[in-house]
Parts: sequence; structure tokens; C-alpha cells
Amino acid sequence: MDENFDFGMVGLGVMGRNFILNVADHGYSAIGLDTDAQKVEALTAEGTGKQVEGTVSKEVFVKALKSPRKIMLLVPAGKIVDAVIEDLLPLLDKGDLIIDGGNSFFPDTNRRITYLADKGIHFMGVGVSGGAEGARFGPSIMPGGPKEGYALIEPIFRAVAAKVDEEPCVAHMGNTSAGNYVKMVHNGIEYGLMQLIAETYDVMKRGLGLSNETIGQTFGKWSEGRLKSFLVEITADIFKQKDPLTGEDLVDKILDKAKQKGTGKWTSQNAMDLGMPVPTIDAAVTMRGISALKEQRSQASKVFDQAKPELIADEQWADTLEQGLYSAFVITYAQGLAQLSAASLEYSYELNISAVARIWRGGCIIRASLLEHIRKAYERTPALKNLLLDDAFAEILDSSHNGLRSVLKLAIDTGIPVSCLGASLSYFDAFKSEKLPLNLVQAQRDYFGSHTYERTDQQGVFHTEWG
Ligand SMILES: NC(=O)C1=CN([C@@H]2O[C@H](COP(=O)(O)OP(=O)(O)OC[C@H]3O[C@@H](n4cnc5c(N)ncnc54)[C@H](OP(=O)(O)O)[C@@H]3O)[C@@H](O)[C@H]2O)C=CC1
Ligand SMILES: O=C(CO)[C@H](O)[C@H](O)COP(=O)(O)O
Repeated sequence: MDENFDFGMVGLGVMGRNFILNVADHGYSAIGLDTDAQKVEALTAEGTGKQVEGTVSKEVFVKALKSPRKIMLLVPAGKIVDAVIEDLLPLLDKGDLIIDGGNSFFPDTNRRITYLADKGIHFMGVGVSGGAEGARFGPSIMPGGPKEGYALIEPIFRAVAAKVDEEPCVAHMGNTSAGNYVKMVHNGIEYGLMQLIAETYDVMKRGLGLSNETIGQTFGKWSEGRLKSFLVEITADIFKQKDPLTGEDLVDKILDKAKQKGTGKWTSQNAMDLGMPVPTIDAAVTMRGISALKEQRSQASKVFDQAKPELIADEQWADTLEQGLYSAFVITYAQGLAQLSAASLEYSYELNISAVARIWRGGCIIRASLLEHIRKAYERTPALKNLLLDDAFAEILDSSHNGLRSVLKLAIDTGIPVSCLGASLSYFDAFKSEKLPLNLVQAQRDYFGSHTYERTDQQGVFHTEWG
């Protein structure tokens, strides 16, 4: 075997196999390692004619790589990443680079960076988004970790990343676990947008009684306008898919229980730790949980009255729903990006939010035409605390948030759960309220626990002997 490979990939599953073929397409020689011989064979077969090889031997793999070695892992997050590192470590030399491209939990990445730096090995946590198709033909790549490590891999990442206006969708995000953190929040936003689309579908289907065909056509039309995005586009496609078993619409045959691997939950949990509210993302995680309670939901559906008023779609229904969905999309990105700003300060990532929006414009699951406007907003004001404070976005929301309000009224009247649409509007309404009723909460805290309160008319902290 040639002993001069530019790039090594550990894990030849959905992401790893596609990523390594993408690397080979760009003129780099690449070798893959997997414990499963069939995956190695599949790579070799698909890589015919390209400078790509596979092996099940870690010794062969490491020996075949040019120094300093550039090794990327696309294996399941968690203990397997540590096991692979321990396996490779005795075979590596100082100055080699290990890149974890999986959805790893960011504190794990911090631990691994410190552990490997002690041994003279660079370690980077790199978010990769775009699914199988993205990995194969151009993902969005979010690298974080030591800059010396990034310098070694930057040319390969720039070559394989998705391109928007000829710019590669990759940029060094920041120190330590910045790459995994940005990918985690990307996935949190992904959860929010997916649930918002699902709720809009529910309002169309159960609320307005529209057919799958009309619903699909509506998403298709929206995907050509300001809601242009990967998730709206695939939603339109999903409504066209027939079930090969029954010939009926496949979407109606799919069980309404959505699984989750953890990145959405971590986004919510860490937002709580930072004290940075992301209610749309929280609600999306909660709805996956409620979806999993299928048996109890079935039971309850027989206990509670299901009668609801008949609603007739008026002429404006599509515009109203589009305004609602678009406003909620903007609010969801605003929450996620505000979390990134807070995390950047807390963890000293030094994130450039405009660059984050730039690399999310192509290749990734949350790519959307909206992201170009978001990029510009953060370019205008790099220290923008919240997207909703940008003049252009304030104007957009001023003109479309009433659509969201109308959708919610309709959903409440018909008993359709719209947690994410509702959380988005409440976040917006709370964010634009100079006064909230939390003066009363402060009074209650002081009443029962002498926790003190601040006053509107004097400096300092106060306590009252209530009652
Ligand atoms: N699928 C997706 O759309 C996306 C996934 N990700 C993330 O990328 C990572 C990989 O995901 P994905 O490709 O979907 O996962 P897969 O399960 O498809 O692939 C993982 C591969 O790693 C192999 N593997 C496991 N242990 C070892 C080991 N010790 N040495 C070598 N190979 C090993 C597995 O082999 P075997 O099957 O035999 O165990 C499998 O071939 C995950 O962190 C995931 O969250 C990120 C973005 C999108
Ligand atoms: O990272 C991804 C896309 O960006 C993966 O597809 C991820 O698995 C999606 O999360 P979940 O499985 O929890 O829905």
C-alpha cells in the first residue's frame, strides 16, 4: 500500500464514507479505517478510480499517512471517540492531528484537547452538517480548537466544504470546543425549525382540513420565497412521496414519534446554565418527548372530548401561515445566535457570529436564504446582543408577527398543540415588553424567603416585612 496518504478517516458509516470520498474527489489521497470489513469493502468499491483505500488495521492505517498525520473521526459520539483515541495514540507522533467530526458533547472536547496537548497531539472538535448528501458533495464545517491544528487541515476543509458565492462554508470558529458548541446550537435551531414546520403542517391538516397535496404545494411555493431553506424544500418533497407498500402518501404511514440523539437537549440545558432563554428550542425538545408518549396520548385521546369547531380556510390562510412561520424562523435563529454570543463570553470562544451565519448559508441542515440577511446584520453590528434589535429584522417582525398571532388563535380554537409557534411569539412579546410582571415574582420571593428586591425609583436592595 502507498504510504503517502494526505488524509485518514476513522469510521466509514453514513458520514465518514461520504466525507472521505468527497476528500478524494478534490485531489487528496485518503485512507479509511473501520472495524467493519464490509464498510471497508463498500468504500473501496465506491472509490474505484479515486485515490482512496480502506483497511480494518489501525497499524496499516497510521503507517500509510503522511506526517504530520491528519486523522478525522466520524464515529458515534461518546465513549467510542475515547476508545478510538486510545487505540491510535501509541501509533502516533508528536505534531499529528486528530479531528473529531461527530456530534460530541463540548465538555468532552475540552477534556480531549487538554489530554492530547500533553502528549504533543493536536485535537480539534469539528461540527459537520449536511447529512450524507452534504458530507459527499459539500457540508458546512465548523472547526474549533488549536489554530496550529487548523492550519494543517484548512486546505482540505476549504476544498470539500459547500460553496456559496464561491466562498467555502468553513471558518475557524474559535478556541477549545467552539466548533462542537456551534454545531450543538446549529442542531438546537434545527430542532426548532423542524417543529415549527411540523406545527404549521398540523394547523393546515387538522385545523383547516387541507389535503396533503395542497400542503405540499404550499411548502413548495414558500420555498421559492423568503422562506427558501433546505428544511422547507425537503418538506415539500416529503408530501410528494408515495408509500411503495400501499400506494398512499408515505407521510401518513409514518409513526408520530420522533427520536433524538441529544444535541437539541444539550442546547436547551446549556442555555439554561447560561441564563440565556431559547424557549422555541426548549419546546421542540419537549415536543419530541411528548411524541414519545404515544401510548398515553392514545389513552388520553379516548378520555377527552375531541370535538372542535369547524374552520374554513379563508383566502388569506396561506399568507397568514407564511408570515407566522417566517416570523418564528427569525425568532428561532435570534434565540440560537444570542446563546452563541453568551457562550462566547462565558467560554472565551471569541466567536464571530457573522462568520457563523456565513458558513451556515450552504451545506448544512439549517441553510436558508434568511442567513445572508443575518450575516449582514452581524457584520453591521458585530456586538449585536440579539438579532431582534437589528433595524432590518425589527422591521420584518413588525410587519409579520401578527401573522404568527393569527395562526396561534386558530390553533388554540381548534385544540392543535403549537408549542414552538407559541414559544416564539411569547419570546417576542416578552422581549419587546419594557415591563414584565416579574416585579410580582420579586415581591413573592421577598415575602416567603426574604430574598430582597430592587426598586424602580431608588438604588440598592430592599426587604419588606410583608403582611
Ligand atoms: N448521520 C448524520 O446525518 C450526521 C451525523 N453526524 C455525527 O457524525 C458521527 C457519525 O455519524 P454516522 O456516520 O451517522 O454514524 P454511523 O453509525 O453511520 O457510522 C459510524 C461508523 O463508525 C464505525 N465505528 C464504530 N466504532 C469504531 C472504531 N472503534 N473504529 C473504527 N470505526 C468504528 C461504525 O462501525 P459499526 O457500524 O461496525 O459499529 C460505523 O461504520 C456521529 O457523531 C453523528 O452524530 C453529524 C452530522 C450529520
Ligand atoms: O447533526 C445532525 C444534522 O445536523 C444529525 O442528523 C443529528 O443526528 C440530528 O439530530 P437528532 O438525531 O437528535 O434529530
